[in-house]
Amino acid sequence: MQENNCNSASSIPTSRLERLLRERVLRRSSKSSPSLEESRDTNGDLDNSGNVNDLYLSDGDRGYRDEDFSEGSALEKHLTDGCEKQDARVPKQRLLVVANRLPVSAIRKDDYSWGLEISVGGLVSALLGINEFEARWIGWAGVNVPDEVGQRSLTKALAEKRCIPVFLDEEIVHQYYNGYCNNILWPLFHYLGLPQEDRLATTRSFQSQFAAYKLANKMFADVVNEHYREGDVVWCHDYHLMFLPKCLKEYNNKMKVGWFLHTPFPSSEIHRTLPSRSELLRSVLAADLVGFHTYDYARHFVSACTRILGLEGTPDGVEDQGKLTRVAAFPIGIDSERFVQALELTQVKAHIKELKERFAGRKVMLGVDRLDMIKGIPQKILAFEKFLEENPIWRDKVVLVQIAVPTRTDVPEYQKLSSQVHEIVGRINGRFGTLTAVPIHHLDRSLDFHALCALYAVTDVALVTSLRDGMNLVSYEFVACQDSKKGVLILSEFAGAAQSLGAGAILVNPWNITEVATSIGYALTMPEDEREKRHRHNFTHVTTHTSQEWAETFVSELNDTVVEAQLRIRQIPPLLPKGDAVERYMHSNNRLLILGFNATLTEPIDTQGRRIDQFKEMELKLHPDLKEPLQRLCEDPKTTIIVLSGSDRNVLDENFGGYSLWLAAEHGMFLRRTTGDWMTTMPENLNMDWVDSVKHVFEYFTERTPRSHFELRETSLVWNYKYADVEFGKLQSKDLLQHLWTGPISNASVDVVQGARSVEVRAVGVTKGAAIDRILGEIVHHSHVKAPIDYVLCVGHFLPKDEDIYTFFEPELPTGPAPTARAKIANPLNRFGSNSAGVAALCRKAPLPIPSPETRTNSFLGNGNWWSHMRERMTVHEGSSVLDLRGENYFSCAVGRKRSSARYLLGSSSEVVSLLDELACSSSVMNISNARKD
Ligand SMILES: O=P(O)(O)OC[C@H]1O[C@H](O[C@H]2O[C@H](CO)[C@@H](O)[C@H](O)[C@H]2O)[C@H](O)[C@@H](O)[C@@H]1O
Ligand SMILES: O=c1ccn([C@@H]2O[C@H](COP(=O)(O)OP(=O)(O)O)[C@@H](O)[C@H]2O)c(=O)[nH]1
Repeated sequence: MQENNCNSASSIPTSRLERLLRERVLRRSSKSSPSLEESRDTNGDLDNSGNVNDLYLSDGDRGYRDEDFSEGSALEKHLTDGCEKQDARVPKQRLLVVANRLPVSAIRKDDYSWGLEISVGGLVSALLGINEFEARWIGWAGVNVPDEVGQRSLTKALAEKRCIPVFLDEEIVHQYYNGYCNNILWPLFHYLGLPQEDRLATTRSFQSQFAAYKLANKMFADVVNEHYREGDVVWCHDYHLMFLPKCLKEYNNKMKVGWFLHTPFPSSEIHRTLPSRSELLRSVLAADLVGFHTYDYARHFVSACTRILGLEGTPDGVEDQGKLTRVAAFPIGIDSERFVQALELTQVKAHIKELKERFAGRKVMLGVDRLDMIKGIPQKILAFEKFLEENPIWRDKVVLVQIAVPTRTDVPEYQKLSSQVHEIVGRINGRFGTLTAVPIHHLDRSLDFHALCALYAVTDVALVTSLRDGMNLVSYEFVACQDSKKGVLILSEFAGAAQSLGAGAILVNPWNITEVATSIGYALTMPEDEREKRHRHNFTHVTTHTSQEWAETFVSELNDTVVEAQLRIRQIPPLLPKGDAVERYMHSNNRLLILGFNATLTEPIDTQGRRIDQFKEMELKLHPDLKEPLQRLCEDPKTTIIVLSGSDRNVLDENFGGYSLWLAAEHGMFLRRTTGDWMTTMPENLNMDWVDSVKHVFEYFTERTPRSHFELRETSLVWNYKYADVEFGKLQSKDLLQHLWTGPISNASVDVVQGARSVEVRAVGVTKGAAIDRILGEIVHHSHVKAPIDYVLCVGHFLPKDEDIYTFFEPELPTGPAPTARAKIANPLNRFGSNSAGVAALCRKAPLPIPSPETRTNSFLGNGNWWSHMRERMTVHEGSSVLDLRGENYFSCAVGRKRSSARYLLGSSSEVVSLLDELACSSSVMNISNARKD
C-alpha cells in the first residue's frame, strides 16, 4: 500500500486554480511514466474498419478489479490527501457517460442477434477519442425494442462494447426526441425560434412533449442509478438531458454530476421565450459542473440564470443559497492522431489516389454536414452558385462535394430541408453542368472513416457555413488531414470553432451569400505561403486541443468541484439548533432578543420567477404570522425585545407601534420604547454635510436606471437596484461609486456599504454593532432590570458592515478577519470562559451592577461607549450583574445569508417566525408550570 506521509488537509491549495494546475502537471507527468494501461494502438479505440469492435478493452486486460474504483477517483483522493503523486500506476477513474445516443446504433438481425453500427455525429466522434477513463456509455440505441427477449439480447451485445441501453418506446421517442429535443430545443438553441405554424397545436403538443422529455430523462436517471458506484463520475451530455442532473441528485446527492452542452446556449432573451425555461435551468443547476464549448455560451447561461431565476452570477458560476454550480467553457477537440495516422493506411491512400484521378484538373471544395437546417447547406450552395455565376472561368475548374448525412428524418422540418436542397442542387447542376461533369456532387449519405479522411485530404477548400453550430468538428478533422496539402478553411463566424480556428480560417457570415462567394474566390487563389501560415496555426491548435484533453480537463474540474464545495462548506455557519435555542430560552431569567426587520420579520416574497411585485415588497410589512407570537413574547416580563433596523422611524412606528418593545431605527441611531418618544443615540458631532451632494448623485442614477429607487434617511442614503436589470444595475452601480469616490465623498467621513444590489452611504461609525452599545445602556437604565441578562438571541439579515453586532457579544474573538463560524462554535464555552480580556467574560466573572438612574450621564445619547464604560465602573463599585451570559446561551444568527460572522444561519423569515413562535409557546409553558409550583 502506498504510504501517506503527507500532512493531509493543510497541503490542499485553497485556490481552485492552484489545485487544477497542480492536477494538470500530475496528469502530464503520469502520461510520460508507465501506467497500467497499455499504450493505445495507432488507430485509437476504433479498429481500422471504423467499426467499434475494439471500442473498449475488457476489465481483465487492464489488470485491476472493479473494487479498485469504489473509493472515488484517484485524482480526487489525491487532492483530498494533499499528497504529491508517488505512483502513476493508479487505476483509471470510472466514468459514466450519459448521452441520448449510444456510440453505436443497433440493427436487429433476429430475436437474439444484433448488428452494431457506429453512430455519426460530433458528440460520438469526440467521446470515442477518450481513453483515460474506465468509461461506460449509457444511452438510447436508436431502435425500438418492445420485447423482453430482444432487450436482453441487445443489452448483452452492447455490454461487450461497455454500452448500457436505455429502452425508450416509440411514443416517447416521438414526443421526447423528435418533438421536444429536435423540434423545440434544437431550433431554439440555434436561434431559429420556437415553432409557430399552428399556435394552438403547438401549445398542446408542447405540454405532452415536455412531459415525455421529463419522463425520458427519468428513465435515463434510473439506468444511471442502477449502474452507479460510489466514486463514479457521471457526465451527462447535451440538450436531450437537461433534466437529468436534478433527477440524479435526487437519487443521490453525493453523485458527482457534470453536464455539458454540445450546442450553443443562446442569449437569455431567446431562452426566456421557452415555456419551461426556469424548470430546465434549475434542473441543470443541480449539476456540480456545467460546461459549454465557448465562453459566450457559458456567459449566456449564467445570464439566463440571473435574469430568469434571479440568482447570483459570479465569475465561477451560479450561486443559489450558498450552493455554487460551476459554469465554464471547455472547447471540445478531436482525436487528431487518429486522423493523421489514418492517412498513412493503405486503404486511405488508395481512396486518395482514386479521388485525385476522379477530380483531376479541378479544385475540390468540400462540405460535410448532417442534413440539418443549422448547417446552412442551402446558403452554401447558393453562394457557390453565385461564385460560378460571377466567375465563368472557374465553371469547369472546380467541384463542390457536399456530403449531407441524413439525420432526424422523422421530423417534418428535416424532410422539407431535404427536398429544398435537392431542388437547389438540381437547378445549379442543370444550369452549370456539362455532359461529362457537374459542379456539385451531392451525397445523401454518410461515408466511412477512411473515405472521409481521404476526401478531407484531397480537398482544396472546405466550406463550413453553419448558421449556428456548437463547435463543428468537421472543420477540425479537415485541418488534421491537410498537413501535406494545406488547404483553406472557410468557416462560419457562428460556429463555435470560429473562436479557435478563426485566426487561420477565412471567417464568413453565412447569411451573406455575396461575402461567401467572394471568399470562395479568395480561397481558391490564395498564395501558397499564406495558406501555409494559416494552416500551421490551425494544425497546431487541432493537434494540441484534443478530445482527450477536453475530457480530462472536464472530469478534473468536476472532481475539483467536490474539493471546492468542501472548502466552501467550512466557511458556512451551521443552521441554528432551534431546539437548543428554545430550551435555553425557557430556562433563562432575563432574555434579550435583538431582531432585524427587513427580510427577518417581513413576509418572504416569491422571487422564483423573477416577477417580483416591486411595490408590494418595497412596502415593508411585518409577517402576518408573527403578530400573535410577537405579542406574547412582548408580554413576557423576562424578555426584552429590540427591533434593530436600517429602516427609518416611520416604518418601525407603523409596524411595531402596537407592541411593547424597543425600536432602534436607522441602524440604531434612533431609539424609543414604544411607550415613549424617539431619542437619538447618534455619536456627537456626526458630520452630515455630504448628504446633499450624495443625494444629487443618487437622484441622477435613479432617473437613469429603470426600476431602481433610493431612500433618504437621516443618517444614511441608500440606492437600491434590486428590481432593475441585474447587469445594467451592476454597471450603473460601478459608475455611481466611481462618481462618489472622485467627487462628493472624496473627503467626507462616510462609509460606503455595498449590498448585493444596493449602495448605501452612511456617516462613519453608523453601524448596528456600534449602536448596540449605547442602546443597551439605555435599555438597562430604563428597565430597572432585576436579574442579569443571561440569554441573548440576535437574529437579522444584516449587511456585512452591520455584522459587528454579532461579534459585540463575542468579546474573545480576535481582531482581523473573522474566523469561520464553524470554527467559532467548536468550543463555545471556552470563548466566554477563559479569557478575562473580553467584556462579557468580565461581566460573568465579576458581575456588573444594575445602574441606578443617577449613574446615567447627561451626555448618554451622544456618548460612544456608555454601556461598556458603565459596566466597568459598576464592576468596581457595586456587586450585582447586568450581564451574565454564557457562551451556550448566546445565539447570533444570520437570516438568508450564505456566509456570516454569526454563529448560526436561518434560511428565511418564515423560519424566524417559527422560531419566535416556539419561544413564545415555551415561555407560556414555563409560566404555567411556575404558577402551579407557586
Ligand atoms: O444524434 P443526432 O440527433 O443524429 O445528432 C447528432 C449530434 O448532433 C449534435 O452535435 C453537436 O455536437 C458536436 C460535438 O460537440 C458539435 O461540434 C456540434 O456543433 C453540435 O451540433 C448534437 O448536439 C448531438 O447530441 C447529436 O448526437
Ligand atoms: O459521412 C460522415 C459525415 C460526418 N461524419 C462525422 O460526423 C461528425 C460531425 O460533427 P460536427 O461537430 O461537425 O457536427 P454535428 O453533426 O455533431 O452537429 C464528424 O465527426 C464527422 O467525422 C461521419 O462520421 N461520416
